Amino acid sequence: MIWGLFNKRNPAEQQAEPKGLFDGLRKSSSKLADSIGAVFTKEKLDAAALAELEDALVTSDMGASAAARIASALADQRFSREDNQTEAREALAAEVARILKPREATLDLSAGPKPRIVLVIGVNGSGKTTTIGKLSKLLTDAQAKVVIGAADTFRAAAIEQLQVWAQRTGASFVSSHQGADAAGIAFETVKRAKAENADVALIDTAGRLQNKTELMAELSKIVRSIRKIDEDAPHETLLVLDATVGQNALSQVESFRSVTDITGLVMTKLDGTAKGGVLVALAQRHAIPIHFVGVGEKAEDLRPFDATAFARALVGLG
Ligand SMILES: Nc1nc2c(ncn2[C@@H]2O[C@H](COP(=O)(O)OP(=O)(O)OP(=O)(O)O)[C@@H](O)[C@H]2O)c(=O)[nH]1
Repeated sequence: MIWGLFNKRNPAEQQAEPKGLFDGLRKSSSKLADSIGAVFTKEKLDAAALAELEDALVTSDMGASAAARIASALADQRFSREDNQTEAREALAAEVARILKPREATLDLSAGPKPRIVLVIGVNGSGKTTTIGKLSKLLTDAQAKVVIGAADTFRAAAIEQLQVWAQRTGASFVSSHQGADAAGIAFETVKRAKAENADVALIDTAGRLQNKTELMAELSKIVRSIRKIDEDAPHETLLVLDATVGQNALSQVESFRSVTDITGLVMTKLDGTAKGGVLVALAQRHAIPIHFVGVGEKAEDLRPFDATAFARALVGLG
C-alpha cells in the first residue's frame, strides 16, 4: 500500500486482487505447472523427484539457491496420499512465500515531512514512465497532491508519454526539452512540489547502464541538486525492473546498487512473461523491499506486492 487513504480499500476490491494477479502470472504458472506435474506423484518425494523439482524451479527462473532451499524444505514433507497435486502445490507455495515474505513492504509516502521525494530509476524500457503514471493514479485517487518531473530527457517521446500520464491523473508536470539537464529538472520538480505544497514528487530518471560512470555522475548530480532544497532527499529510490529480462534483472540490481542506494523495487511486465519466478531469485539474493508488481499496462495493473498471493499465483493456485 502506498498512501494512508489507499489502505482503506473496500473488501470487494481486496477480494478482486488475487484473481488479477493469478491472470497476470498465468504464463509463469503454466510453465511451472508443466514441469512439476510429474514430480508430485508420491506421498514423499524421493531423491530423483527432488532433483527434478529443483531443475523445474531453476528453469522457471527462481535461481539455483532458492530452488535448492525450496527442494530441501519439501524433502522433509509427507503428503497425505499419492498424486495429490493441490496439497503439494500448497506446500510449494508456502515455501516460495517463506522466501518472499521478508521483502513484502508497504511504500508509505504519507509519513514524514512533505513533499516526499521519490526518484525512479531503472534501465530504459523497464517501465519507469508507466510505473510513475500508475503511482500517480494511486496517489491522486487517494487525494494526494502529486508533482511529476521528467528528468529522463533521453527520449522526447518518453517526456510526452509522462506528460499524458500527468494530465490523465491530475498531477503537476515539470519538464524541459530532450537532452536538457536532468539535475536542473529534478531541482525544479522539488521546488514546484514545495511551492504547491504537494504531498509527493515523482522524478523519472534516465537509466543508461551501458556507461556506469555517466549514470553514476548523472544520478549523483540529481541527488546533489535536490538536496539543496531538502537535505534528506530522495526519501525513496525505486528501482523498476522488467520481469521479461529474467535472470538479467539480478545483474541490473547489482549494477544500480553499485551506483546508488535503492530503497525499494517494482517489478513490471509479469503478465508478458513466463519468467515471474525471477522475483523469488531476487528476494533470495537481495534484501531490498519489494513494493509493487506490474501485471498489465492499465493504471490498476500496478499491485502492492503481496508475498502470499504472489507465491500462490506463481504455482497456479488461484
Ligand atoms: N504488459 C505490460 N506492459 C508494461 C507494464 N509496464 C510497462 N509496460 C509497457 O512497457 C513499455 C515500456 O514502458 P515505459 O514505461 O515506457 O518504460 P521506460 O522505462 O520509461 O522507458 P523509456 O521511456 O525508454 O525510458 C510500454 O509499452 C509500457 O506500456 C506491465 O506491467 N505490463
